[in-house]
Amino acid sequence: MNNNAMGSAFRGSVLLLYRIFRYIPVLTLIWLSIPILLGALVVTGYSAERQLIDVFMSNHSTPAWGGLLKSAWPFLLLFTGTAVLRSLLNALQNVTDTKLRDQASRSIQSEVHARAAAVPLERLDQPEYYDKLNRAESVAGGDLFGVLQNLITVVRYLCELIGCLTVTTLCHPLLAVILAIAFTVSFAIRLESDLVKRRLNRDLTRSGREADYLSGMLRRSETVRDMRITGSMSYLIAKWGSVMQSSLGLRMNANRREIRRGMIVSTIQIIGIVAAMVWMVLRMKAGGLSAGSFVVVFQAIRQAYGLSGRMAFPVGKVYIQSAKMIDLVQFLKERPASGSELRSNKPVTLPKTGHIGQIKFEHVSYHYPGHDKTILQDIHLTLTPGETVALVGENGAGKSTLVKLLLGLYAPTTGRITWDGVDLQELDPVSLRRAMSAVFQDFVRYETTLRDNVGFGLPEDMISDERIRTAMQSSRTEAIERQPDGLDLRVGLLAEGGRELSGGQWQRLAISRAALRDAQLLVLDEPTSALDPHHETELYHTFRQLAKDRTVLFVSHRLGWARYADHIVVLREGQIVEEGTHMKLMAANGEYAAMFRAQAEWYQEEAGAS
Ligand SMILES: Nc1ncnc2c1ncn2[C@@H]1O[C@H](COP(=O)(O)OP(=O)(O)OP(=O)(O)O)[C@@H](O)[C@H]1O
Repeated sequence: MNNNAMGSAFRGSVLLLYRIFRYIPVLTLIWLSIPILLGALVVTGYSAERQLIDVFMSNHSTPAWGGLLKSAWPFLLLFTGTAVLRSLLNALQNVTDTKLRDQASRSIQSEVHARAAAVPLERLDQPEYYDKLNRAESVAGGDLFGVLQNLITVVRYLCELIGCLTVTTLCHPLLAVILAIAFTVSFAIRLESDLVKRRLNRDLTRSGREADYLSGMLRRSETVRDMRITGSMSYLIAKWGSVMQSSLGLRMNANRREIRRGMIVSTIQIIGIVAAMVWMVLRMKAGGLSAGSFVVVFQAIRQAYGLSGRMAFPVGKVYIQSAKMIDLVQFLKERPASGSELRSNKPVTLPKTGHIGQIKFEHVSYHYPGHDKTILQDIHLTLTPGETVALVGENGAGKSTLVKLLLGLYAPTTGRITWDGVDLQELDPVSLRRAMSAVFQDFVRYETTLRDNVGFGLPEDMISDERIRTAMQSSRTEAIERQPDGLDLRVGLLAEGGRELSGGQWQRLAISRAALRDAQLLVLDEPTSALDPHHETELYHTFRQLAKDRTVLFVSHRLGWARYADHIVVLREGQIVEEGTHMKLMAANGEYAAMFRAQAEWYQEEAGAS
């Protein structure tokens, strides 16, 4: 293990602990001070023991108990007090461990969620950021428990070691130096051996999987039949044997290495302890060391040796987990990149009701961060209040990207989108969200209750069941509710007894969610992709109802529906190539007319054939 790696493990631990301290300062301080106190108790325990031994040794020839007790009682009290306090602190350590891990995990997870909610969507769509988010989420949600457990164990062992070193220093600093050298060398060997063992286990798991696979092949009747025909049975048995042999070889090598290292560690420790004993015996003979000191130093050295073995495991774990800790802390430190951030300090609020705004794209271009390709180029488009606009074009033309810009989820790379003349980025985000409603082709399935599935459309309001039912009627989902649980019906398979819905039913719930919002702008991006033709037709009539008092932009590959729009916009390779009414575009005989005829012919041919 190199110094850099150890340094980064240390840095990761400190950064993580500092984060946790900021969330729950008092609990963190208590949690960290318990091992320190336990370390201090090592010193008081050994000191009391040393004094007791010395008192007994100096009084062992006196038969009177009274005199012995008189000189021993303060040390006896200190000795038992230390033992009682130690067990109390151990119990407290267990309680604070659980509490801290719980609270730290909850606080960090909430922060990870808050970061994910605040980050501009362009950033979230980048695979590298998405990976970071997933890793942070998995550490905060699960691994953090183990990380903190290992950290506190390391701190605790370190404090105990400091206690042992203090006891030997109090006797003589030279003894502490001997102990420190013997400890460091044996700990380093054990740690290295622990890391080698982990790597070996990883390799063995891999070859174990291969051996399992091969032995499975040799047992399954269909593979045995095939191998008998091809005569490959003996080849496979030999292959399985060689995999097993190489695993055994690896294991035997590891055992030999472990035995060699164990012997080196034992030799170093024996040399250390013998050197310390010789020195102590000489000092005792010269009258410079008491019997009590001899006994406790001997015990402290043995305890430190024990720690050198036990400490290797948690330190090895902290070392391995350091990369995860650093990832998590860096994720939490990262400021959301600018993008859909507000530019203005005084955002403009949109009027709540009674007015439908005019939306304009002015020279809008866009490319995804980290990608060179320009997806939208110099878009000029006006959405007149109350108009229904159909956006059509081939796959990959940029329709969904334009929709995301319109909804303020992405910010244009150049140009601007205005709402009644005000740049979207200067509008108050809350009032902007209120003015918009959307249904996407990749609609969300909330595996909770029916009420939530629709009510999440307006989470900040207290929505009455009546309004939820009305919204469900508009998407023809009211039948799902006719169950004993009504709106409390659990949908999806997450909850036991939950009712799974079809793709179309989920999509219709997403439409109810959008219908719940009394928004000025309704955006429908392939809103019927999961529906059967019957429900699709019904829903297009619903959309026409919904379109009455608002501006609607809908994206659809079904051009039969586009013909009913007030305005049709044709997008090709990120540019608007045609726009106008159905009649006008058909008369122009351009791209739209070609696409429309291609679809119409398909249906006519089918109708003719049947
Ligand atoms: N998150 C992203 N990062 C990088 N490129 C993207 C991203 N999302 C979409 N693109 C690219 O942008 C282009 C336009 O995609 P978009 O989804 O807007 O097209 P579309 O017209 O809606 O297509 P479809 O009809 O298939 O839904 C495509 O080339 C696509 O590969």
